[in-house]
Amino acid sequence: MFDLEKFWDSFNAEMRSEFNEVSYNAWFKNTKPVSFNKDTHELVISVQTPVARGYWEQNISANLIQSAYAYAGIDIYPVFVVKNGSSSERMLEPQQLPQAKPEKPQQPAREFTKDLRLNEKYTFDNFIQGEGNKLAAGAALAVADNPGTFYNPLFIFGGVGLGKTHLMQTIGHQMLAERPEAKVVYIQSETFVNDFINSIKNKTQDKFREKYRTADLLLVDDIQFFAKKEGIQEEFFHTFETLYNDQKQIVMTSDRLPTEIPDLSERLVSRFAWGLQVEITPPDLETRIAILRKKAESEGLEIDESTLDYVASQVDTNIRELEGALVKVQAQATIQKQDINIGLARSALADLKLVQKSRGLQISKIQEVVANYFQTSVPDLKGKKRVRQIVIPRQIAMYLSRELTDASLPKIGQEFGGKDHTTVMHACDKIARQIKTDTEIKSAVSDLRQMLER
Ligand SMILES: Nc1ncnc2c1ncn2[C@@H]1O[C@H](COP(=O)(O)OP(=O)(O)OP(=O)(O)O)[C@@H](O)[C@H]1O
Repeated sequence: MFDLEKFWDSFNAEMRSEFNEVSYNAWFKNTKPVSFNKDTHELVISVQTPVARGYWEQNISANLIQSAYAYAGIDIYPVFVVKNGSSSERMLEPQQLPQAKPEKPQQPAREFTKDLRLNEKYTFDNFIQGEGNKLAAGAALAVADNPGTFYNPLFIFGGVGLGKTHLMQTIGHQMLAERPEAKVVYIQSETFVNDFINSIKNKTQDKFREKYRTADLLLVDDIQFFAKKEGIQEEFFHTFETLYNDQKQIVMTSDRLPTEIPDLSERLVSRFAWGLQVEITPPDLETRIAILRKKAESEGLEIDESTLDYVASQVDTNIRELEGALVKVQAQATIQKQDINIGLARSALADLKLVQKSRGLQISKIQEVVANYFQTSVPDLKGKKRVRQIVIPRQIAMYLSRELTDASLPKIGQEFGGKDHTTVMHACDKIARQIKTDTEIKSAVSDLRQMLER
């Protein structure tokens, strides 16, 4: 008699020693045997996500079959069902069958990894999983376990500050942990653009190609910046082809699907769909609390549950802003030499409420304040002049209109002299990016915000 439960326990014990803890937890913890048909020998197994099903079919089934044979001398036929599989999951199934696992040639250590700048905090252990990101997290793990074969390319998309970069970098960390000599290249898409332009200027295209086309793992962040850049897309296409044909893993992030990136060439759109496209959606309250708890722990902060709950309920979309809220509370506690509690959190985060209030702002008001600040005029902001002194204020005004009002992209375009919504989108993306890298833009935006929220 085949005792399913006992067999499952023994199989799990066997697998626990083969997989590292992160992988074991991801693939085995929520996977349960459902039934065994003694006539057909079908063993039905319930897994949590389509990604897990794919992973089991590709990577674990063979072990399971062997194990059952060793355990009870029988041939079994595993059948996987996805528990709670909902049709609303915005994940596209891989459009290609996974290929055979490639040989892993030993490579000498390269200079390249030296200037690699993966954020050391962006590890899997620091990544909290919840409803909004669990498919993406599963896919990242699958890719980390089987780079170049399983989901290639992996395309992670979703809104601002939802953990796309963090998750993408976990794959780099995992690969380096297993193969320290591996060549992992992490870049923001703008770096690719700049490197490419410089390589043409300096006649160093060979070096450029060597840099990108010999990676074992290429991580490209915010690929939506390739929009409308034909030459760059052409170059990236060849990089992609080379890596893909060599079965090297490519991972990309974007704030939208490839089909929604303006003027992305057809061949890139189709190639980006060869692997898996998976979305990260905003975290629910429970996940936000868990993220804050983890962050508080790592900073050695003592915060009670009700305060964590309060802070998490104040920021409901962007995790970067959520972390910022905790930093504010922490700063207030330090300044006032007080322990952190709800009262203190409430006063520290009072200005977040202002942001909510400012949603009643008019775009015309934003244009007026921005024009004043940069000593230009509202008609210029609405006009077509392409000089830098006007383009930057115009883009900042569009960005602030997007951030501080509920107006849609087309509506904002209309208010700026009838511009197309893609122009607004580009402006918002550009300013959002520059805020991170350009201190002048950052402080201008922050001054203007304060003026508008007063
Ligand atoms: N699930 C998570 N668990 C823990 N921290 C997270 C999680 N998701 C995001 N974060 C943290 O939130 C911050 C923002 O994440 P990240 O930069 O990866 O977002 P993003 O989606 O790439 O943003 P952008 O669209 O601006 O590029 C980071 O500090 C990251 O560590």
